[in-house]
Amino acid sequence: MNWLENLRRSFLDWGAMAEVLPSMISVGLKNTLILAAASTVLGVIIGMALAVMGISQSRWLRLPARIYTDIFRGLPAIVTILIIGQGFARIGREIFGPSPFPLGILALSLIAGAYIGEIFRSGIQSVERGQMEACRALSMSHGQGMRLIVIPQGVRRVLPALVNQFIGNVKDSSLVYFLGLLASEREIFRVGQDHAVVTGNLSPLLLAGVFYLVITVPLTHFVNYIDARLRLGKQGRGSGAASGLVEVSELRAAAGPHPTGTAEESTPRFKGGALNIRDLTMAYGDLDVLKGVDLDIAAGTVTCIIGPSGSGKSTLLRCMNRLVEPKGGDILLDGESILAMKPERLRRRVGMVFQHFNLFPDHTALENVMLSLTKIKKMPRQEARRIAEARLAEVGLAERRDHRPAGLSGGQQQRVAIARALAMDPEVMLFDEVTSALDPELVKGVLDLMAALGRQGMTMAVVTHEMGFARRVADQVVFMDEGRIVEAGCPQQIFDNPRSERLKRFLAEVL
Ligand SMILES: Nc1ncnc2c1ncn2[C@@H]1O[C@H](COP(=O)(O)OP(=O)(O)OP(=O)(O)O)[C@@H](O)[C@H]1O
Repeated sequence: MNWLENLRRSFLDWGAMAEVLPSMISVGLKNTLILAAASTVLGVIIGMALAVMGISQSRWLRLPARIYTDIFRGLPAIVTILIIGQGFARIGREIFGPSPFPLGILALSLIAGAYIGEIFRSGIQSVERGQMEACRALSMSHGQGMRLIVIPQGVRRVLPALVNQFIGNVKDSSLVYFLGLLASEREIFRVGQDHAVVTGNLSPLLLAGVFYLVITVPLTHFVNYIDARLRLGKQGRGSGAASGLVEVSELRAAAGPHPTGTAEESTPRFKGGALNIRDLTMAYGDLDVLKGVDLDIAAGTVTCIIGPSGSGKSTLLRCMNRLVEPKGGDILLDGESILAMKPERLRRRVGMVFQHFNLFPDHTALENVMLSLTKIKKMPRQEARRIAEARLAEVGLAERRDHRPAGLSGGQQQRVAIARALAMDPEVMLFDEVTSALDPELVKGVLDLMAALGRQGMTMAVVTHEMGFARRVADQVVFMDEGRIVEAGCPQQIFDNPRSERLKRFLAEVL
């Protein structure tokens, strides 16, 4: 067992460790943390600039970002450290004095920037397109949507990867000693190595290893905890999402504009606007999707748009709030062309609810509803909160206002999305297959809520596959096929006396 004894003497010499411990803490640990923290902060700044350049529309911004990233990610860290530390030594001395410490930080930052830029870019690009659509539908500009929702969400998603980068910097800081650090500037590894050389014993290096682990391991776990907390909010995973059937009975019990059809509910509450669509055309590139659509939607009425997949229903709806721009024709809102309006102003008057809810996942239900009131309408927080609470109460979610979307069922999320759109006080509401992604038992709650809005005088355009809803609630049903309106009329006419062959065939398939 001689070799075991040898190992113990080389690596587990407690005396040698005790001797190095004070300078390991006061010099090594301090300098390693300064090197790693400073280069991570600078790297984050460089990385954010690279990410914004990398997703820019302009080639002239994307190209330099790409070249930078390829170079600093491709070179071994030690090569960059030597090139910067020694190549710029003279300029470094003039600016920073004799110490190579600042150039070491600069070199580590340049390397970290390349990685962090890629981390941010993929984080931002991983945010679903629907998030930006929801921002625009809530009348935010592209810049506001990026600043308020997309970039923070992207950054939050990559938080664990950023911490990995910090850990990488902690480890890479051990290379800076190549530049010839002064004794007071030595980092953990160099302190350990110095003592190992003096004592002829590797125990100080083992202690250095332990120090690295003490920094990196708890940090990883702490960040995973923070990440889960940010993602799910205080309630934790799924705590608000009860069984669908529980939710159905809750909805029944909840007081609010549910399908009670009371006298109060039937009195018009909204000032619905009228839409007149004239010879509307729209194309995605070469693909003509709308081929001359004419449609009148009277104020305070519900129009259901039905038709086979790909017939252009969603596109027609998206033209009404200019999430997509028509190619030709016009849409009038209360007699005024929407094409002449600023899109952000139009979207204050025309709200939209999407198939996949598109709630902002890092915000509670209440914050989702409040956001555009405070940021777009510039309301004081108190007033915005009062309105948001009232809208949430109306959709039966007063109790769930502090839950994040991940803690709500699909039906609840969709009702928050409706409350969020209603909070802007729109004159028209657009619903794009809003129940298609819901579990069957949750569909009715959302449809009943929409029916109640219709009874209260909201002008609504509803793309739906729910034929029962269209028959029961619509004032007008529009059947589209291949980019055209084939037939329009009251529900009885469309469902009981279809005239065109195409509508007959469609109804035979879906009813
Ligand atoms: N962003 C897009 N880029 C290119 N083509 C698109 C885009 N969005 C839709 N399309 C195409 O436009 C046509 C109409 O799509 P649209 O979503 O309006 O139809 P839809 O009637 O709503 O169908 P669905 O019920 O399947 O959503 C389809 O052929 C679709 O593939």
